Amino acid sequence: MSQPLTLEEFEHQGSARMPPDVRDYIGGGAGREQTLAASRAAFDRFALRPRVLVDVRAPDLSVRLLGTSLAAPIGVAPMAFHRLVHPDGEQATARAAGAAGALFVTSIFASQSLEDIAAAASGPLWLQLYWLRRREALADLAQRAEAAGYRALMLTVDAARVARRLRDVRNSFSVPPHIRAVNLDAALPEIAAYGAAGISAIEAHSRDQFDAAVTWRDLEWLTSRTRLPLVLKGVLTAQDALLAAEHGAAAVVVSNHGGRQLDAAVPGLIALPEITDAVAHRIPVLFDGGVRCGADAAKALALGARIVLVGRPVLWGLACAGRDGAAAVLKLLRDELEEVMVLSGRPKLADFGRDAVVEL
Ligand SMILES: Cc1cc2nc3c(=O)[nH]c(=O)nc-3n(C[C@H](O)[C@H](O)[C@H](O)COP(=O)(O)O)c2cc1C
Ligand SMILES: O=C(O)C(=O)c1ccccc1
Repeated sequence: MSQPLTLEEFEHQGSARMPPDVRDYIGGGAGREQTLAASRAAFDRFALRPRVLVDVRAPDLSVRLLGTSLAAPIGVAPMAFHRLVHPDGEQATARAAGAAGALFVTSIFASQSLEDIAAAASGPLWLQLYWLRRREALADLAQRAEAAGYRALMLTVDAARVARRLRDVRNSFSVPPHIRAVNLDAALPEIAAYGAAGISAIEAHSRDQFDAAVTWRDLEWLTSRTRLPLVLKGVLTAQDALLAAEHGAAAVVVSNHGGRQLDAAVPGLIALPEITDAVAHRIPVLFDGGVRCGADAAKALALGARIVLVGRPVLWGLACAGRDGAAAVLKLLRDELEEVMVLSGRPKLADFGRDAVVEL
């Protein structure tokens, strides 16, 4: 097979290597998958406005975020169980992120220990958390993350429980027993324990284990147990972005969870301007959902995102060729963004303001 030249080609080649139920779990969304489709389509509503006769010999993609330097405004979104697609798992993707100068966000449902991932990584790491009913598990993870050199915690707030994902229901999807959320303490039941015909084990597990009662007032409990900055992932309104800043969040991620949570939720790209207008002068705003080329990334940056996170494409690359495949995906996205900067006469990330895009 020829070397993929686009992220879509990585999708074709990577997905072809996955068992059908894993392909569906990764590629799918919630409900009727309206948000999954609309979030991709939203990029087509914007076009880039190139400037000309600018010295673009030295495009600069570097960025600082919460005190960390990144070589490119790109990160790997937190995703559960990388070993579903390759035995080298998160260690391989974390190495790939480091090679690309990108941020890596480890999921609370990682299939390797956060310490082992840190030992393999060569770049900055953050740890993503879901609010579990067993709060002490969160405090324990926060301590371990600090000790292992993680630089921030990212609390995902769009999942009081995992949504009904029809592909997973049809496939009775569960995680195979040899792939486990090894960072969760032994007192918590495995996702595989919830496997049964006609249900998604991930959804069933979350109904039992996630805390659906958490509110803004609880954030203080978490921030008081760690020195790490707390980033909130899954904010889609200016109101909540303001509440996040008021409650001490160090950043927010504008995200609809890749169309995997509230179906019919607003595409992140459409929500981004109101959120950056409300809070970008106080805290950095990150973006994820449907970024599939450098121009997509540029549009999100122009609408106010400091960096973009990319999810599924990294798993497609990992499925294709392990670490090298994931690294190739991130390098391709980085190189495409650099080309956009050169050809649009915007050699600095600061050149990507609202005037860099026009709404069609
Ligand atoms: C297979 C898979 C697993 C995911 N697991 C998590 C997770 O554990 N925690 C989380 O906050 N988000 C999770 N997400 C959502 C991603 O962090 C991200 O929001 C989304 O994938 C971005 O969209 P993209 O895949 O179109 O780039 C997951 C997404 C996928 C595809
Ligand atoms: O699949 C997901 O999107 C996700 O966020 C998740 C939630 C719980 C367990 C595993 C993954």
